Amino acid sequence: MIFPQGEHERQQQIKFEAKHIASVSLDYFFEAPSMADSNLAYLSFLLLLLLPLSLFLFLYLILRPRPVRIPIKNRHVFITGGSSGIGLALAHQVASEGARVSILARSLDKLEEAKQAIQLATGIEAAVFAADVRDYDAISRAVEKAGPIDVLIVNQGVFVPQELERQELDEVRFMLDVNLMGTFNMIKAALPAMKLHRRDRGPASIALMSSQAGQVGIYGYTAYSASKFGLRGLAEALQQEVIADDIHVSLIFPPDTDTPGLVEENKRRPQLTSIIAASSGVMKADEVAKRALSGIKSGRFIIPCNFEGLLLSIATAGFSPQRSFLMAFVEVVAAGIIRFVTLCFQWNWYGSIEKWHAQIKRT
Ligand SMILES: NC(=O)C1=CN([C@@H]2O[C@H](COP(=O)(O)OP(=O)(O)OC[C@H]3O[C@@H](n4cnc5c(N)ncnc54)[C@H](OP(=O)(O)O)[C@@H]3O)[C@@H](O)[C@H]2O)C=CC1
Ligand SMILES: CCCCCCCCCCCCCCCC(=O)[C@@H](N)CO
Repeated sequence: MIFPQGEHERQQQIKFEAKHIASVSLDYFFEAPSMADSNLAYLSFLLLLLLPLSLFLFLYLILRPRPVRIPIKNRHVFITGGSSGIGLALAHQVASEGARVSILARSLDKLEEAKQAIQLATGIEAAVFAADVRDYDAISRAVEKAGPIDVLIVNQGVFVPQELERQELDEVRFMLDVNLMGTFNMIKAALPAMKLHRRDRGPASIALMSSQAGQVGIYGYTAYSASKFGLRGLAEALQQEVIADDIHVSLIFPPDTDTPGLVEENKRRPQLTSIIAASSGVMKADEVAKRALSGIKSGRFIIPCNFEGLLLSIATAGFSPQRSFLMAFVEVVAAGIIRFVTLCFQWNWYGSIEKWHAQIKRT
């Protein structure tokens, strides 16, 4: 090809420029990597910071129901099963924080004893009501006599562990009746007066005593776990129904707790129940009451009582309401890894069950 004068130089010039551009961009990738690296590091740093921050902000904006504080001082706190164990410890604590306390249980003797102990320790005179939560009329009368309730703690509970195959249906029914049906009775009886003039009386609370065996099924607890899992369905649905009345529902999940009830239970607890339950430590009733009360005051829906309980709540967060955006954040971020941890626990538990059966065969 014959180029006119000057055209040749122009072509050379273009070739030169093309080469130059190519070498510069190659330089960019191969010969000057430090600049690319620092850009990349800067970008990932920004993402690493921005992603959690925006998740945080997002959760903060959308979480419902909103956070709430439930006052205890000068309020009427009604505690079922308040004559023994965790319920009694709760009665002591709310009395010492200046609440008006009512306790309900079956045995009047135990109630009177509890009343004296509370008066001695706090100077507060608790009102006592002898009634069985299975008897709706009896507890309706008690609630009416006690007057409108601000904080209702439904804590009564019975536990008779046994393999289902060896347990009489009467015992199954007994646990479901007292733990689950008794809780329905209590709430039905107390709710109308709790709603009355709520706006002038400040936010109210209904707290239900479940158990870690109400978050995960445990050997020997078919009936007990069913009754405590049932409370969760009740609580989740109820919270939606009473939120407009400024009533806030809490579920408390203690591990094994040193109480007269546990002493009785231990007399007949299957060995495997104890082995599996030992995955979470034993707590003092006072300690459980302290955690429970602080959870109620900050309007927590799920209230764990120890570290294992905290893990368990994250693992079983499911579809439950969450008012704390910090906890919501942890739940979202930890979901995968915590599922992994639960599978490791199952591996360990099923190992214990296998070992136990092998041992029985040998003897
Ligand atoms: N201790 C533990 O290891 C754990 C306990 N929990 C739960 O905590 C709650 C309290 O347990 P804890 O303190 O150990 O129990 P206790 O056995 O020490 O006390 C139970 C209380 O409930 C009352 N009660 C029992 N049945 C009835 C009834 N039918 N009607 C009215 N009151 C009743 C009892 O009084 P009376 O007998 O006079 O009626 C007593 O005041 C229960 O719901 C239990 O399931 C959860 C996890 C662990
Ligand atoms: C994600 C990791 C979780 C790890 C911890 C899991 C531990 C589960 C242990 C469950 C113990 C249940 C005790 C029930 C006590 C009770 O209710 C009876 N004493 C009757 O009152």
